[in-house]
Amino acid sequence: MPRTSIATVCLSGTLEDRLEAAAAAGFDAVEIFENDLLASAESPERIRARVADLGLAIDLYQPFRDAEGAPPARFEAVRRRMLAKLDLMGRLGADTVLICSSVAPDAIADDDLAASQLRALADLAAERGMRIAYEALAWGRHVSTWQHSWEIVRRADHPALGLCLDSFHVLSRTDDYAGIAGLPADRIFFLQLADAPRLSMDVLQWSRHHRLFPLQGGLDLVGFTRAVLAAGYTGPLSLEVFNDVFRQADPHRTAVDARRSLTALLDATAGDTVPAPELSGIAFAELGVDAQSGPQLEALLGALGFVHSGQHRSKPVQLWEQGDARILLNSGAGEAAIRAFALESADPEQSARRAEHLMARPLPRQRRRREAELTAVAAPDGTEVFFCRTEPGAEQVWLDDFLPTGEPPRPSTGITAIDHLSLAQPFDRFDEAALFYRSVLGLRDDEAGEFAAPFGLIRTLAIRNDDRRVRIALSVPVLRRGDWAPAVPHPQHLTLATNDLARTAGALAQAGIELLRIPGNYYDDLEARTELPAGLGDFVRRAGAMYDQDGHGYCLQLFTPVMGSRVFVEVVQRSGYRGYGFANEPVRMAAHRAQRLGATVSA
Ligand SMILES: O=C(O)c1ccc(O)c(O)c1
Ligand SMILES: [Mg+2]
Repeated sequence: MPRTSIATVCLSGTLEDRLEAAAAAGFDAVEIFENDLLASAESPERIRARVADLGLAIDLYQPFRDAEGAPPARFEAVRRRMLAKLDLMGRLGADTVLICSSVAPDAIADDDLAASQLRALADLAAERGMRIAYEALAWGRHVSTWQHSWEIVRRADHPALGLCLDSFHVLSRTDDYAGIAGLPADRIFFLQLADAPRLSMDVLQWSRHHRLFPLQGGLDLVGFTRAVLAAGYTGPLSLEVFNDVFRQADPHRTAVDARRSLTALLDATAGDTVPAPELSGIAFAELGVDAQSGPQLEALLGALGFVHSGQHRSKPVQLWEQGDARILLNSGAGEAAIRAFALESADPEQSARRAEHLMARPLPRQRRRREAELTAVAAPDGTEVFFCRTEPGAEQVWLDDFLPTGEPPRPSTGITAIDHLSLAQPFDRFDEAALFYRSVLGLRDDEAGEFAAPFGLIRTLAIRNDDRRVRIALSVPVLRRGDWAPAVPHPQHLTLATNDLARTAGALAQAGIELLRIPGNYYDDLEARTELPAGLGDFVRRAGAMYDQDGHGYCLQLFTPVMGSRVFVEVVQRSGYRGYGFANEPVRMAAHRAQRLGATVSA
């Protein structure tokens, strides 16, 4: 692994908090952002000592603004400021300072003037054994491209003056970065990495509020990093992310997320060091249940045709099965909706190694004799992710941990498998969760959406494996909920696949299971905007189902009310359809809300 570094500006808290978090996540170094230093109560000497104690180094001090192209009368003040900062760096033990391209209104557009001024500043740095990295801000007044910053560094021709390349400034403006691979390696002093979603907005606002860690956004970080490494750059890979959410999140978690992104980026750039084995399905989902949701879920699963086929040897966990759908109800771990799930892996051990390589927290297993050793890691939201092989004859068969109950089979109601899991994420952990599931499990992005729920905007991202047998839909409130929103958590849900939704609906009705009531307004609109397949219109309304279509087909969905406080079940019949029903989510969420309040819904 090359040397890794993170800018203090990526993290939240006091400077001390940020340094500790960076060290704990395994970074080699930090960039000290000037504002974070100014706000610190500690002297530069104490900060330097703390950095050393933590096993870190300060690889960059930044930013130094509005230096080059200054009118000669102002340049004397620039020199004076630089001398003060070089002294400060001496006290901090930092040897590289970043000058970002000037945004000063009085800056002069003259490359020779800029080069000669930077050369003069580089002399001051060199006298102290220090150096200057010059960065083109995408919104610089006269210098805003990497090519232009290189032209000035080239003209200045000073050994203590080189480039700082920042992926955001380069990629936000251009796809023309291939030429970076041809730069002389000893002229690239520093590399800053940041991704961002593709937004069309003012580039300064975009940069200051929406940057993300590599592979969390839509910029070509892989191509860019390859180009810089191809130039022969061997300095630190440093993350510099300005992000409103990260600024108020737990810095320890953000630092781990950051480190994971660098590992994933290097794997993507140079080839996976620990490839993800093929996944072939969801082996089981485990729901945490309490005194209220337990009986409700048992009644639901029974009505759906599941059989309570096993009881765990050592834990209060029931196994319910139908077709390839396996659900565990765990009454010993508190109510936590979907507390765990297991994926069928071609090589569970290797899946776990991959997860640990990407800094997933391994879960200690309390295993009794004769129980299968399941490898498991914790996802960022605490969900336990197991890797297993369910096929009979496999070495470790987790199903053997369950003693058969002898309960006789029930007639199928059409349920065949778990279709997907919908995991609600804490509002400040969405990008982390997306990168975690995507990189650890080797899944790809499928469908993303954003819609208005009753108490705020919800963002969703579905990810899947190649053959769609593993699908996970993440959702998150875009902002932290306000005081006005009810104190109930954003629910998670489990979606079961049926090959005959009418039959499944009939079985539920016969068992007297209450379904989510969908308002008549929904069906009026559905019929107005959609040519429903013959016979379906009446059925959808009568059954209380929802309908969606995409370029591949259509789907029918049924929803239960929220059980306990956090979980509900969806049943879906896919007829070629590849989506996740996101279009129905606003109405579905409002219906759940109404049902929780006990409101009447007009049919
Ligand atoms: O937003 C800024 O001003 C700013 C400052 C320093 C950087 O390295 C940068 O990429 C942006
Ligand atoms: Mg930068």
